[in-house]
Amino acid sequence: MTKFNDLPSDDNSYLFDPKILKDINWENATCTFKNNISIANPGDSLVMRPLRDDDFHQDYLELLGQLTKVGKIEEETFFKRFEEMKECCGTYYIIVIEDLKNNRIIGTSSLIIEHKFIHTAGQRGRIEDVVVDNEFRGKQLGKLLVQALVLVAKKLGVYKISLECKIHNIPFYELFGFKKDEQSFMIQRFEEMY
Ligand SMILES: CC(=O)SCCNC(=O)CCNC(=O)[C@H](O)C(C)(C)COP(=O)(O)OP(=O)(O)OC[C@H]1O[C@@H](n2cnc3c(N)ncnc32)[C@H](O)[C@@H]1OP(=O)(O)O
Repeated sequence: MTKFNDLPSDDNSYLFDPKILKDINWENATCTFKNNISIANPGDSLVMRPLRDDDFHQDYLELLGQLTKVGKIEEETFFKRFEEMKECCGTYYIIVIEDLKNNRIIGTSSLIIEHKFIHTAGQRGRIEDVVVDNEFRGKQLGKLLVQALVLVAKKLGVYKISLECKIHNIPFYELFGFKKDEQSFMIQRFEEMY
């Protein structure tokens, strides 16, 4: 059982160095946490960490299935995508909360960093794929997952961070300082391809 503070920095199976999570400055957090919940202590037998290359076996994709269509993905495909993300060093920050009692991923959130020429070769962040398992909702875990990545993005020096969400989730994201923008968001779906 690996506790948050013991997550090894030299373990190559993580998508990114766990030290990035340990170094977050929580003084910059915009939301408050009840019941002494923290990144080092998300709850009994729960640990927050970067996605790992064997999380295919910890029901990571099943959890994403509570957010949207995932499709049929074999282990080989999962591993290949994981490796591709890892090679794009400094771009993908996917974090999970694992329930160590059942070896199941019960929460996840992703930060993607876009590397630009504009804004003095700046970077912008996007928060994606936030989901907490049905049975664990309302326990401050969604807040922990999003707050952690907002603070990682800030530390990385992004000039802005954005996300898309359903209207009923707007009050949730406002907790972290997100505001509804005046700009129109445009989309074209190609889902019939899948
Ligand atoms: C960018 C994207 O990925 S958008 C997709 C977001 N994901 C989903 O819609 C998937 C289904 N929903 C979920 O997985 C969860 O309900 C989440 C991720 C939205 C929230 O996670 P939870 O762990 O349940 O929330 P958590 O307990 O941390 O915090 C909830 C807090 O936000 C507030 N809140 C406001 N709006 C909402 C909302 N729509 N849903 C949940 N909480 C909300 C609650 O009142 C609570 O405040 P409090 O702590 O002061 O009491």
